[in-house]
Amino acid sequence: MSSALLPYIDFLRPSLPLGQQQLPPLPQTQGDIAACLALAIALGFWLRKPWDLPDPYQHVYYEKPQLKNGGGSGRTAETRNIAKKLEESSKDLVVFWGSQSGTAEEFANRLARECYSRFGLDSMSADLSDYDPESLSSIPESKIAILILSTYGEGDPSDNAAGFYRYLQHKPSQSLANLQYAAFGLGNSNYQHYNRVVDVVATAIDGLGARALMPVTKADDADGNTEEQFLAWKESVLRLLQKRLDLTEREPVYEPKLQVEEDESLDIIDLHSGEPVSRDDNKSSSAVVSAPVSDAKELFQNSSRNCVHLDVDLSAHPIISYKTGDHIAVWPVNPAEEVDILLGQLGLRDRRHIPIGIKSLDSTKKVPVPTLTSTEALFKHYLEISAAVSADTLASLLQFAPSPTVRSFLGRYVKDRQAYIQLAEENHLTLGRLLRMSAIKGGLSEDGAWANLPLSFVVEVLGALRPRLYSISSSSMLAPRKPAITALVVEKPLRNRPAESIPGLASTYLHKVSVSSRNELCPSLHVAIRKSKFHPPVATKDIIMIGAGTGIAPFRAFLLERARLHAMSRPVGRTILFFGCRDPEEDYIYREELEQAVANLPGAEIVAAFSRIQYPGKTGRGYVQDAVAARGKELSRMIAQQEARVYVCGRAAMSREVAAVLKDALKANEDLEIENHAEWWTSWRRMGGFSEDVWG
Ligand SMILES: Cc1cc2nc3c(=O)[nH]c(=O)nc-3n(C[C@H](O)[C@H](O)[C@H](O)COP(=O)(O)O)c2cc1C
Repeated sequence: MSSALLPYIDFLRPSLPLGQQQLPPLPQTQGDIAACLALAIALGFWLRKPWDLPDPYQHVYYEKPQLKNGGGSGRTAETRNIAKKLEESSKDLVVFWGSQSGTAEEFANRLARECYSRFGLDSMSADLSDYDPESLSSIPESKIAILILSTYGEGDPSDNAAGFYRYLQHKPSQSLANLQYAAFGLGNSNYQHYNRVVDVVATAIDGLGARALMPVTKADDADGNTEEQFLAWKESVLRLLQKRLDLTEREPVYEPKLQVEEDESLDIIDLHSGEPVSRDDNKSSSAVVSAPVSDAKELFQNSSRNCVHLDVDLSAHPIISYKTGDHIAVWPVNPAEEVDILLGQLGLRDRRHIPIGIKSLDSTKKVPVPTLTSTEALFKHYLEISAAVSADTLASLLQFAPSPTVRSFLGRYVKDRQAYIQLAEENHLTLGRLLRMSAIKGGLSEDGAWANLPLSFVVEVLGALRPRLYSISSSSMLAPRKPAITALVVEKPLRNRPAESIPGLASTYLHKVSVSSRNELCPSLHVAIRKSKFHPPVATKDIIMIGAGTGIAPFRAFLLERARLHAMSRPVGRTILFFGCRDPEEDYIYREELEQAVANLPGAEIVAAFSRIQYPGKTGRGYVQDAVAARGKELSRMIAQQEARVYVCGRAAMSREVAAVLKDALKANEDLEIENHAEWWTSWRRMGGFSEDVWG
């Protein structure tokens, strides 16, 4: 074993459950040593490309015996045949979800839960990757399938829907004539391929004979109304099912699908106490590891806002690598205050460390979090307790209201949608805070007002904490073991209470970690590397990079890398970076470093646009797309005649405007002799001329 791995193994040992520490015995004799040497040489050849292989130590760290039996990720479905699963579990309806960041998954769970609680219709939600797509053809006519699908990347399916999507694109021969379905798409019209996945899927299954029970409905996140659109669609689906299946609506009834039990006999050392269990089985993600933050700094000056830079040290994980332009997933930790409020309301403050086991009572329901654990770890590390409570969850709390006054307080927001919206805009409406607010309104000010709310209900409605993705801001050539994160610390002001705001969970956590690191407390993060398609072109190509705010993150890496290649006497093409921020004195991040790189790289320049600076002779604002427009003629020539590649990073709306500006510039430049601009643009994009790394 290489000595470089030894500190890592030492680091792992304390976290192993007792009885799991089975390191191999050391070689005793010369024969043993020779055999080990021969084995090591053979392994050396086999492992010529260690970065292509899974981390061999990963399972040692994360696999706990409880996980094998349905706990934790709960990844294994007993059968991959959905028709069989519906039959065995006596379900009448399946809500399939394809989700990248959790919204579609949450919606599917909510719809399936409500079908049962309001109408007694036995329903299940299903991860598309858990079932063979061929098995859809055996779903009998008496059952109904619902599809909730988000679009990601550049019009791509989520990772968990990719297999199903590929299957449909290969034009299968199966008939879906028995399949009755309804579909809901999640997308954002700022993206070029708006809600493409649900459209492609619906067209494909219609082509195979499936029957749509209602028109495909789409939610547009660009308006920020996805939740509202889902609620409206959900009501129409429920009404349709009620009519079609002759269902009677009833007062919502909660039937637990999970069982959460305290077990004081368990040893604390056996518990999951914070390490995440990645549910991402896909090849585009590395294992999740705990990695120290080796350096951290504040990037804003003279500002009330914060933006942090953190270097994550992967030296202890030699198998994990990244490429310039990749993403890093970070598992945040819920704030202690939020954990404490929820524990208090549930009357669990004194029992927070007692071991709990969670098991599924329904073969279609996965345990969404690691088990065994403790209530404190559950709230701190494994559940989305800091997110706003949905109107559906608020409604389902009524049945557990500890007093008639509390019930009528909550009931008002169930009956009056506008009142709920106002409540959510004026308050940080986490579950814990909502419980506390309602208890106080009902005159129940002591802890434990909601002690009768089952913990299984809390686990079911909150859902598992998801990692947050950041574009890596370091170059894998310059810092191969230290991917960097650049994070703007997000705060959403409350309506009518401007002095108060809702802190962004992950960015506030990263800010805290950066402060600890600057105070030399050596904090660690749980991270994984996610492959992206946003990699720089070969250095000889001309590149036009366009980023606003923290959208500059990957371009810092691209630019520093090109400057280094030039210093190594490699040929480097023209390099232009357009950067937009508010004010050079406030949020022009990495300025010195970038200006220095440009000074050392012939043919490189930075074009900065400041939105809060009054430009002489202009009417105020200067956004990055305005700066691009001002250089339109030159850029269109670089793109069409010199094959320059364009890269955009930042908000999707900004990227859409940049694309519009470039299209206009290409049209306006008569020297280019492009005949059909729309066709030219599409094929140029398809060939990788315009790459995006955008969000929201
Ligand atoms: C990186 C990224 C890429 C996206 N790409 C698209 C896209 O190509 N087309 C689209 O309509 N929506 C796109 N969206 C919007 C998502 O579909 C939308 O936010 C959705 O609500 C996410 O659902 P999910 O959490 O279930 O994955 C994208 C969002 C992100 C963050």
